Order: sequence, then structure tokens, then C-alpha cells
Amino acid sequence: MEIDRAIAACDDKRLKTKYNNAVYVIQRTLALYAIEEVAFSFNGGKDSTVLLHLLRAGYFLLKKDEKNLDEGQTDQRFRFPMRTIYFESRSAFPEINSFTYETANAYDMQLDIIRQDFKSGLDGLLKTNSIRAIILGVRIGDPTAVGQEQFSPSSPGWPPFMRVNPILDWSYRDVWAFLLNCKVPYCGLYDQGYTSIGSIYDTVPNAVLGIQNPSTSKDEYKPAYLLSDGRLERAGRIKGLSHQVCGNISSSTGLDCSESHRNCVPSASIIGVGDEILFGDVEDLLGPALCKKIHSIGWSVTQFNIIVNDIDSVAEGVEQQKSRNDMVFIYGGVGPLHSDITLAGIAKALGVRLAPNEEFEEYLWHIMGYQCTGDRNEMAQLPEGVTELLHHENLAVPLVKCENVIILMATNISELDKEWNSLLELARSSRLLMLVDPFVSNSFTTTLSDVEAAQSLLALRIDYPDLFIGCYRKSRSGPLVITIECKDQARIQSASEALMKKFELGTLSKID
Ligand SMILES: Cc1cc2nc3c(=O)[nH]c(=O)nc-3n(C[C@H](O)[C@H](O)[C@H](O)COP(=O)(O)O)c2cc1C
Ligand SMILES: Nc1ncnc2c1ncn2[C@@H]1O[C@H](COP(=O)(O)OP(=O)(O)OP(=O)(O)O)[C@@H](O)[C@H]1O
Ligand SMILES: [Mg+2]
Repeated sequence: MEIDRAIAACDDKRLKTKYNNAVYVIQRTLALYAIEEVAFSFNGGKDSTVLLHLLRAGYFLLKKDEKNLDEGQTDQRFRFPMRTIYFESRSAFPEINSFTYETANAYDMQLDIIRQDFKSGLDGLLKTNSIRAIILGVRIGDPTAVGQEQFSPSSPGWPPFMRVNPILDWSYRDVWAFLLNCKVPYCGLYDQGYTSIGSIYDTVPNAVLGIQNPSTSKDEYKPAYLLSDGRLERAGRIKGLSHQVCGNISSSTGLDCSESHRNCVPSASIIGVGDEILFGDVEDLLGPALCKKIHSIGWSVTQFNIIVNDIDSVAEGVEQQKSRNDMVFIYGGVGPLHSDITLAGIAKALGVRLAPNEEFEEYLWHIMGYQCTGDRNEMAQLPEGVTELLHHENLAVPLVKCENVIILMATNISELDKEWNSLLELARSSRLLMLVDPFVSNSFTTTLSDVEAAQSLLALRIDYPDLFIGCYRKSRSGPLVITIECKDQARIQSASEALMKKFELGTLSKID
């Protein structure tokens, strides 16, 4: 088999090991599942091209052993044995599309083209076929690889199947060593400086490979295999700015706090991570305390969620909340234990990998000493390229901020107080948090029933649509508490007077 021969002939020991391991995973898959139960997810990218040839090699080596055939008998052009799926999107590069089709033709692959999003497409595929395992070219540096192993069930909320990742532990260098050693065709875009290919809207040639042609003075790009630092593989993938802003004044890196915006209301969301809270074993005190702190600086808290210790659940929560709020505060699930998955979830949500952060490691080393070396420095892995360390003299370890997500390390109220006070001090000297006016509010109680009070409150709501009007009871039989709130003292005064007029004398009293 030409691939196996090429690897045997090369003198790259590391590549040989990677190749053998990947072939082993493929053969394990074929032992665990019938061939009709397995699909290959192929998209013409470099990683899936590697996988294509590994699958061919793995399958043919297996058949060779089973049937006791010699090299010559197995080396003919076989039909590629496995159902292959390609999610074709309108925003795919034409070069990727044509490479995918040409390759399918060249290796006689049974290609199913799916023109739906991943989830719906997979749903349909699984309903109409016996597929139980899907083989992917995901590698450890990919943002979507966070938390995955060579065999990983699909994520919660996805159709049920086993994800098989034979090249999970391959580096960028390994991929190119394989493609070049085996002399297999790959998509031409990689020779034009593209190092990882997404859609036409989010992918450009990798600037690190840019050169200027001295004779034409034009910008050109070296081929992808010349990228020496694999960590920059995704530098040509443009990430859209996602998060919502207060008015339209903040950016993804910091929040404006100019005078004219002092009375705006930035929004925050709080995420607590902890099975123990959801099991009811531990009462969460941090979340409510944080709500109070955030509200006290004139921000609004739009959501407060407790999430299980699960990477995908945290990723989903963070992804959703970061795009809807100016800041997300997250606590719990941070540390070196198996259940400490918060940072991995954040990395997944931000589309980056976790990578060692030397500066953070240094801090940990100071407080943990020898315990923080070798395998035990897991805590020093932070989302790569998006992390900012927030230093303050009162904190033994800096807080971590990833885009607009702040990770609090506190485990109790006094630690939270310390971290919060440090954050506020930092906010005063930097653009960390937008400093705005606090809310002003008036509170009232009424002995009227909800039904009796409803009409007057609705009328106030219509006259003062800019005000927050909140109502709650401490008990069904007790009084109703009404709070009106905004950032303008005069407006609160006027609304308070209007409210008093709407209630009959003696039925509404102001709380001082
Ligand atoms: C066959 C297949 C299965 C997938 N299964 C999952 C999954 O279980 N969980 C998940 O979060 N994403 C899943 N995805 C989505 C990928 O993680 C990822 O979003 C996609 O490959 C786009 O990657 P890119 O942004 O690097 O282009 C799957 C994608 C494919 C093609
Ligand atoms: N549109 C798609 N159709 C089928 N499989 C896909 C698709 N997009 C991604 N995949 C699967 O997910 C894997 C990882 O995708 P990713 O984009 O990281 O790798 P790649 O496309 O092979 O290489 P590159 O990183 O250079 O783009 C692919 O190897 C493939 O198995
Ligand atoms: Mg790709």
C-alpha cells in the first residue's frame, strides 16, 4: 500500500509513531463497528486529507491481515470502503469544493453531499442510515477539540454518535510531514498561504507567510507547509467581533467610560459552575452577592445561571451570554481537578485552545511551589491569544479575563469581596469595566392585592417607560414591595409623585 510504504521509507520517527497510533485507532473503530455503521467526515481540508489516506491505509492493512494477502494483491485501486459525508456550504471556497469532488472521484468514494447545517444534517443522516460512528480530522489545537479524546460521544444536544478522532494528537508539523512524505494531493489553497480553511468570509492567507515579490512589489504568500510555528495555524481565520455594546460605544477589548455615557446601563451576566450547587449539596452565596455588587455600580445583571461541570455546557452558556452582555462574570470549576472545566469551556466558546501561560504559571509557582510542576500545572493552561491577566497587589494570583469574560477565583464571600474591590480599583485606572452612575431608586409597600395594584402600576409603566418598576412579595399574605429605579434623581422624584397619586390615600407608603 503506497501510504504504508512511504511511511516505512521515511526516517521521521515521530511521524511513524503518529501514523501507527492513528492506524490503530482506525482499526479499533473497524473492529468495534460494522463498516456500514461508520462514516468519514471529509471537507477537503488538510486534516481531513491526512485522514482520508490514513483510513485507506488502515482499512487495507486490516484486510491484508484478515485475508492473508500479499502486498501486490491489496495494492490495487480499491473503492474507498466507507460512506463519506461532506457538508457543502455556499460560503465554501470553490477550490475546496472542487478538490473535494476530484478526490472523491479519484478514490472512488461514496460521497454524500449534505447542504444543511451540521446538526440538522447529522440528524437526517442518523435517521436514514445505520451510522453510529463518525471519523473526523479534529486535532488537539483546534478550538473544537477542547475536552475531546480519540473516542468521544457527540456533545449534549447533538444527535447521538461516537466521534472518532484518529489524528487528535497530531501537530501542524505532523500533518505536513505526512502529506509531503506520502506525496498525496492536497487543496491548492494551501500553496497560496492558507494554513487553515474556513469559509470565504472568515479566511484569508496567513499573514505570517506573507512576502513581497521584489520584482513585482506584489504581496505573495509562501506555502502553508513553511509555517514553522504551528500555533499560528489559525492566524488567517478572522474572528468576528461579537459582543453587544452599551449603546454602541464599547469595543471587544475594553469598555468606554467617557462622561457622556455615565448614565447608560452596561449589562452583565453571571455564570456559576458547580454540580454541587445543582445537586443541592451546597448553597451558592457568591452569585447573589455578585448580583448585588454589579448592580451597585450601576450595571444591570441580565442573567444568572448555574451550569453543570461540563465543558460543552459551559461553552454554550459563555458563547450565548458573551454576545448579549458587556461583561460575563464566571466563577466555580477553576483549578486542577477533573471537574475544573471552566477554562476549557471558555476556550471552546471563544474558539481558541488552552495553552500554558508562563506568567500565570509563575504566580502559581509562588503560591503552590513544588506542587505546581510537571503534570500538575494544569491550572496554568489558559485560553490562548485572548487572555489578559488582571494584576492587583491584593491578589496572590491575578484574575483572568478572556475577551469580555472575567473569571473569578473566589470560593467564599470574603475572597469575592477582595477580588471585586481589586477589580473596581483596576477599573478606575484602566478601561476594564465601564464606570457609570449608580442607580437611584425609591421603594414603596402597599397592602393592596396584586389585582388591585396592577392597574395603577401598568399606568405608571406607560407614563415612565424608561424606568425599571419591580414588584415582589416576601409572603402571599404580606405587603407588596414596589421599587422604581433609574439613573435620574428628578425622574424618580416625578415618578414617585405620580405613583402616590394613583393609589388611594393610606394604601401606599414609602420605605425610607
Ligand atoms: C461530523 C461532525 C460532527 C460534529 N459533532 C460535534 C459535536 O458533537 N459537538 C460540537 O460541539 N460540535 C460538533 N461538530 C462541529 C465542529 O465541532 C465544528 O464546529 C466544525 O467542524 C467547524 O469547525 P471550524 O470552525 O474549525 O471550521 C461536528 C461537526 C461535524 C462535521
Ligand atoms: N464542511 C464539512 N464537511 C465535512 N466534514 C467537516 C466539515 N467541516 C469540518 N469537518 C470535519 O471536521 C474536521 C476538522 O475541521 P478543520 O476545518 O479543523 O480541519 P480541516 O478542514 O481538515 O483542515 P484545516 O484546519 O486546514 O481547515 C475536518 O477534518 C472534518 O473531518
Ligand atoms: Mg477547515
